[in-house]
Amino acid sequence: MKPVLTCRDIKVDFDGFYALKGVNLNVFHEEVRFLIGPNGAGKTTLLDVICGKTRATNGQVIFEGSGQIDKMQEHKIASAGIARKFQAPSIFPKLTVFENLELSVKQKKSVWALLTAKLNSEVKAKIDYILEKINLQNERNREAGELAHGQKQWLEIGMQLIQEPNLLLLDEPIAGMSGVEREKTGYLIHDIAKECSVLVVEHDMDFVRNFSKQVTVMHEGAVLCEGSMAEVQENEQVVEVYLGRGKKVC
Ligand SMILES: Nc1ncnc2c1ncn2[C@@H]1O[C@H](COP(=O)(O)OP(=O)(O)OP(=O)(O)O)[C@@H](O)[C@H]1O
Repeated sequence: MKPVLTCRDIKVDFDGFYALKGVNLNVFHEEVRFLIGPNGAGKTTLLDVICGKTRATNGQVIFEGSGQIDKMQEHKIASAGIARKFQAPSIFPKLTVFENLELSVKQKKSVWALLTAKLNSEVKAKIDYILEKINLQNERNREAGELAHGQKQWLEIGMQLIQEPNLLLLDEPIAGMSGVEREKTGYLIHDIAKECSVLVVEHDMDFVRNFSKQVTVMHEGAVLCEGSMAEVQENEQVVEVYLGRGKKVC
């Protein structure tokens, strides 16, 4: 199977400190890949390199359909089909849920196309589709600022999905969520993966255990191991890394 994303020997040097020391990673179609590892392992830095926020000192990022993307500007990488949901909120609280999604629809190049009713109905259908996916169809006319915490997070995910990415990067998507919201988010992520691969950085091991198939463990700027959660939990190095820092992986 051909990967949708390949990271090859990625190194990042922050003024002499190597946050990434040669990371290799493949993410495949229809995959939800979890990226775990203790604080400072380099998980966020890797997402930053993939979306173009941070430049790799060495290595290549290859994205299906676009070739090598690590020299491309951030907005070009986004246009190529890599979406990133940051932890910091990006919704417009005074606009409705519908309006937030409308603003996020990819701007079409042709002004004429923008003016046609056909496009408007297409856009509406697309927003309806996303609203259903993120389970906010009954909140479409509510101001986004009034939504519950979990619903705001789903709206933000929807604002990324509406741009039809091929890869979605999520950084701790369930932070601050209730148990029910966490579970819904887990199912949402798997639903998204039917159309768009998902790479998730997550610290919550219960969540990873419940919703992961393939997990990549990072430590000190490198990939320690990959496998199912059951497999990585058995890995002695992984146990040592987590227990050595007073954290449990199981
Ligand atoms: N801009 C920067 N300049 C210097 N060092 C940095 C910079 N960004 C990150 N680092 C360092 O790089 C290392 C990796 O950080 P990173 O945030 O990628 O880890 P992480 O695995 O995402 O950690 P956490 O789980 O705590 O978010 C850390 O030691 C961090 O202090």
